[in-house]
Amino acid sequence: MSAESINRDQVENALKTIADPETGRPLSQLDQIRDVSVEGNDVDVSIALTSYSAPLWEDTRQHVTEHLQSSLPGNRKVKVDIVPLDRPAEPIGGIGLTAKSVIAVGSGKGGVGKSTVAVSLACGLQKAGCKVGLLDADVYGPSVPHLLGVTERPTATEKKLQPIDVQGLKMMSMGLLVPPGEAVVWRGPMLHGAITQFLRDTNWGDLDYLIIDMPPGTGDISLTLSQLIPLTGAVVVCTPQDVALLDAVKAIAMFNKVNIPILGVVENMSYFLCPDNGKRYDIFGSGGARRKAEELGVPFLGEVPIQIAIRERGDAGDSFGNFADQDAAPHFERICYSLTKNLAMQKASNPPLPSLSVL
Ligand SMILES: Nc1ncnc2c1ncn2[C@@H]1O[C@H](COP(=O)(O)OP(=O)(O)OP(=O)(O)O)[C@@H](O)[C@H]1O
Repeated sequence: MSAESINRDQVENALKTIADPETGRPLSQLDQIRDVSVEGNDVDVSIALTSYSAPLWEDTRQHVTEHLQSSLPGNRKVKVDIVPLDRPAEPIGGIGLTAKSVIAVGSGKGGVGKSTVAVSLACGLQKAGCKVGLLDADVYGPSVPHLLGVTERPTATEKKLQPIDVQGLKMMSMGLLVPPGEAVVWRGPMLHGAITQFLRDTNWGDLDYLIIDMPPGTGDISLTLSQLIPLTGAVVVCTPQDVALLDAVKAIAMFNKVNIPILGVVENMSYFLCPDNGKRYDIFGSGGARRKAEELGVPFLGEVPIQIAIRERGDAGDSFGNFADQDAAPHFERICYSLTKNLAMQKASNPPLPSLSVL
């Protein structure tokens, strides 16, 4: 029996409720529905999406496919293609920085894996197809160059520092300007000046995300940052034991104090799967950060187990390698995905937009 015939208008109508994951606005309003064709039972659609939402492209493709299948009459064969759309970032904060989202990664105390998570977020978003910068603002212990295996000093051109390119990721760190092993004593105004310079005088180019690895605990840099640029928000990294969670709560309170929204909590060193017998050991307890996040009403972005290979790759400067390892990659990918998905949902639910069916 032949299916009831439909036309392009019906397909375009059905697409009106679909939001762009970057802006939260209807794809149809932003001219992001590129091709719609109906031939017999086949419905082919192509949608243009920006690199900002690259981790969500597959999600969007699936969502649009299912949405069309359920809202069009008959049992249609729907094919959705995603094509890239270039929409450059706008300058923010009056300091010449062009980035769509600026995300601080902080922790209540040192040694919980904050830099590992910040670097992994940057690498993961970069690998997914986003344009990413990574600023190591942990001036007391800049470990980002070590985690990315960078030793060269940045060059300067036209009064701008050229960030180091690591597989397309743009990185800048105080650790690149100070000889290794040399201690830097920072006073408040110097710190303020250094961060301002790193943001303003680095040739970041057009970024989807600038990830900032914050120093642990202190409020100084958060305050400086919140005064300089509108931060999208902060990710707080912690380990599962009670005493570490107390520090995480303090970090959340500190970000709240300077009006930086909390985008989520990441639990690092969640458990250890013994490679010899496959047994799981909850070395620092289990699930504490997830429970704390729920209690505080902030999103939980994911957990990362203790893996010897994660430490080894960190020491070898091969943080990108975690994404080629089937044991490590899913954890870091999940965190990148949750973060971008939460950002997309926030955008879509923000008034004055009509509520749309996102993802
Ligand atoms: N999930 C993990 N499994 C194994 N090792 C890890 C894990 N997360 C972090 N590490 C290791 O722990 C050490 C500390 O990590 P990292 O430098 O990221 O912590 P941090 O919180 O940024 O510390 P600091 O604030 O002192 O810079 C590093 O050697 C890192 O490779």
